[in-house]
Amino acid sequence: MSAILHKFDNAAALAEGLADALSARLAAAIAARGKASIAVSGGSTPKAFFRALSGRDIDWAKVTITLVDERFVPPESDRSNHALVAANLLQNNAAAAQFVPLYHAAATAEDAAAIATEKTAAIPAPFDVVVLGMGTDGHTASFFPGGTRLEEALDPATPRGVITMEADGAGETRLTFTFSSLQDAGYLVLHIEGEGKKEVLARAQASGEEAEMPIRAVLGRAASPLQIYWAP
Ligand SMILES: O=C1O[C@H](COP(=O)(O)O)[C@@H](O)[C@H](O)[C@H]1O
Repeated sequence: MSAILHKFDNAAALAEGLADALSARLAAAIAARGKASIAVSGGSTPKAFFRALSGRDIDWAKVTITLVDERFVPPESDRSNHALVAANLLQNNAAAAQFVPLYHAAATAEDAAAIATEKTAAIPAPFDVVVLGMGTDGHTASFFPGGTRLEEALDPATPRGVITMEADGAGETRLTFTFSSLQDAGYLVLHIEGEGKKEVLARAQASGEEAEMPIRAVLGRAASPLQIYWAP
């Protein structure tokens, strides 16, 4: 696996540059196959990029959007990644896109993950675009250090789909696509901002265990080159 660094002067320039790159990828997929797919992350980082992407002029009715990971909370929760995407990405031109949520109002998170696996299986694999984030603990998606199902989530033999994850740093039970679902995206992005996360990434790129910093699985084993988008 190789990593390619795309460095920007500030967060606003990154948001526009990433929106340009991804809208071009989605448009190319639509031109080639008549449809396109993108899985995005939650957290605090992607809001400006979501707003920029939502205004890009592509045939959004042919785009399916889903999440890399989600909390087991309903979309009414301010902790919901679905809510973040609805408020910032499924707006403007992108309001025409189809959104496939990971959260489902099931009795257990395991039941919700099973439903999410079934519903997202309708999206052709691999995803055209995957946008990962990274926490300062080195987690990506909901691959948390110490996560209850971390080994299973990172195992390349674990099939594509959504599984649950619990971890001390995670808050709510999480729903996350497995590593095998994400690592072969047509365009695999890691979107991080700030000097702190740059230092975390440098530590992850040094040798060490995947279990300590799960982003290492993507850095070390993803089939697709990792496109790192960073701004101070
Ligand atoms: O827990 C999560 O955090 C990461 C990073 O979030 P940020 O607030 O530091 O941007 C995110 O990639 C992931 O989707 C989310 O569930």
